[in-house]
Amino acid sequence: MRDSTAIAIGGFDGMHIGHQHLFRELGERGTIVVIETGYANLTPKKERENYSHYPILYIELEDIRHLEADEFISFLKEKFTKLQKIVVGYDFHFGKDRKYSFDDLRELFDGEVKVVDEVSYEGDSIHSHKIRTKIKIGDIKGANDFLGHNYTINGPLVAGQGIGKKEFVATINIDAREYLTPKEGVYATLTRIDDDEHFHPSVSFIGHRVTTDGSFAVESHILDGEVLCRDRARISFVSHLRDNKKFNTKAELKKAIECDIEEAYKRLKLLQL
Ligand SMILES: Cc1cc2nc3c(=O)[nH]c(=O)nc-3n(C[C@H](O)[C@H](O)[C@H](O)COP(=O)(O)O)c2cc1C
Ligand SMILES: Nc1ncnc2c1ncn2[C@@H]1O[C@H](COP(=O)(O)OP(=O)(O)OP(=O)(O)O)[C@@H](O)[C@H]1O
Repeated sequence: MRDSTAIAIGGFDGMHIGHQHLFRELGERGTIVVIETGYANLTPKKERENYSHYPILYIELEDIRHLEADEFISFLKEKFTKLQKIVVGYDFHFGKDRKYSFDDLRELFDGEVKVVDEVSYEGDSIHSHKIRTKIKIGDIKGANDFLGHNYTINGPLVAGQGIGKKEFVATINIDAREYLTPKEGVYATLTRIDDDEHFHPSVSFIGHRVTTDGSFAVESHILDGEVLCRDRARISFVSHLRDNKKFNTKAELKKAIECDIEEAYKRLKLLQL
């Protein structure tokens, strides 16, 4: 990483299509420099490493936010002694009061500064904050179109209420509190168990179990057979099926879950065509 000749700089929470355009400019010996703001919740921390083969250096915003432009460049050159190229996007700002832009980098850096033009999807500029808004309103398709991959959360296995298997269907419950919670409801998903390579077709519920104990849960029911999850699971959201609902009886909830299973099958099957 220290031998890198090119770096791309930014917050890189989404690791979305716009960010991928920056990475394409890095060449063979590149590094991604992530400025950690503390509020990344689409692709928190080291999860970013799943979306690029480049090494990543994490820098705390607190350590650089006070720097003047020349100090920022010195800071980068100290970390990367062979630095020849800096890649940023059209709206990148840095330093004290975010008052510096790529113009200052171009003026002060003695190498190449590559500025990537605005990347849009169907005329709409792609940004992490817009992806967060889409996820919060359940627009998973819109979020995935901007991301260029399925919105995916991941976390350790936790105990459920213990009634799923007996009264409804078996589910894997995870704690994914580092991630932004999609709109409460039911989704067609793909679930990866432990370190398996394979993603299982699944239907997932995320929200407060208003029909039973009212507690918050993230749970996934695997559609292609019984599985054993030991440690953790990764849930990729494909499509929103319906909102969370309070049912009058457990029998009604069970019926709704059966419909959800059928609908999830259909949506996931469509994907394979
Ligand atoms: C596909 C699916 C849809 C669900 N929909 C709802 C719902 O609309 N309202 C609700 O209160 N709980 C819903 N649940 C959550 C159930 O209440 C939960 O699975 C049940 O309480 C068993 O939980 P346990 O696995 O922790 O024992 C849903 C669960 C699944 C798997
Ligand atoms: N749509 C885009 N087109 C081109 N460059 C982009 C785009 N979005 C972000 N970038 C660039 O990627 C780097 C990382 O930016 P940043 O982390 O602020 O992404 P963002 O998606 O705009 O996030 P937020 O919505 O939280 O501001 C910056 O250099 C930025 O200029």
